[in-house]
Amino acid sequence: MSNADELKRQAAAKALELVEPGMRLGLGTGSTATHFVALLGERVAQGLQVIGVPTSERTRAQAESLAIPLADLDTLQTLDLTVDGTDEFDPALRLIKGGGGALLREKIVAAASNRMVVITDSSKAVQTLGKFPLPVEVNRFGVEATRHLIARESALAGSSGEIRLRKEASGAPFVTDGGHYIFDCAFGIIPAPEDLAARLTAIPGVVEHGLFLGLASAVISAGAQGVTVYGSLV
Ligand SMILES: O=C(CO)[C@H](O)[C@H](O)COP(=O)(O)O
Repeated sequence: MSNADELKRQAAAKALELVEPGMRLGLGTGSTATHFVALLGERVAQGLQVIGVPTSERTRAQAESLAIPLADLDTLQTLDLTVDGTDEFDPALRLIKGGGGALLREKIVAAASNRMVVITDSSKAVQTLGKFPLPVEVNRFGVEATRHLIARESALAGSSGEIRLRKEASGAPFVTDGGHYIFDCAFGIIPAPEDLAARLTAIPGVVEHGLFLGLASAVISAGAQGVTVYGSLV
């Protein structure tokens, strides 16, 4: 296991301590969340009873392979805890997510949860969001008009930069689990995340954006100095 992977696993192990029998859990997406699901699978194999809601088809496949009982939000409606990774977090626990393309379901699941705990290695900590290109999920209809509006509204919020359509290695556009495209917005710095979020949400072609504001109650960050918890785990 690489050093970065080892740190991700340490953060995942710390989050696993929050899991109690009977909990309804949101299961995140990405290489860090994969560690959490793997560790949860070990506990389930030992008899822990929980029910999970996956945030992507990828996570669903992993959870099913580990025999973790799954449900959907139509059945459960609210969850006790969601554990997910992040692409960036700032000192106010604001996040950029969506590097793995699952931001829409991740945000729906996080919003349905009493607590969202983020697990990460310390390389994702930033003072100001925006170094990681902001993913914006868009409807395929009118995609170039939507790109134009994203550029205009982002500039009004003080953010500008290249807005790239995410592509597969084959060159075909990346398509999300929900059947949408993603624009990766290389803003470099996002001086007003709340303003930008409101402006993006108001664009009809924008399905959801990767700014997770006021959703994370804690960030568990593993680094060379050990595991640091920002926010509250209770
Ligand atoms: O938002 C995400 C997927 O949409 C992931 O949580 C984010 O990209 C972090 O991934 P990783 O743990 O692989 O670094």
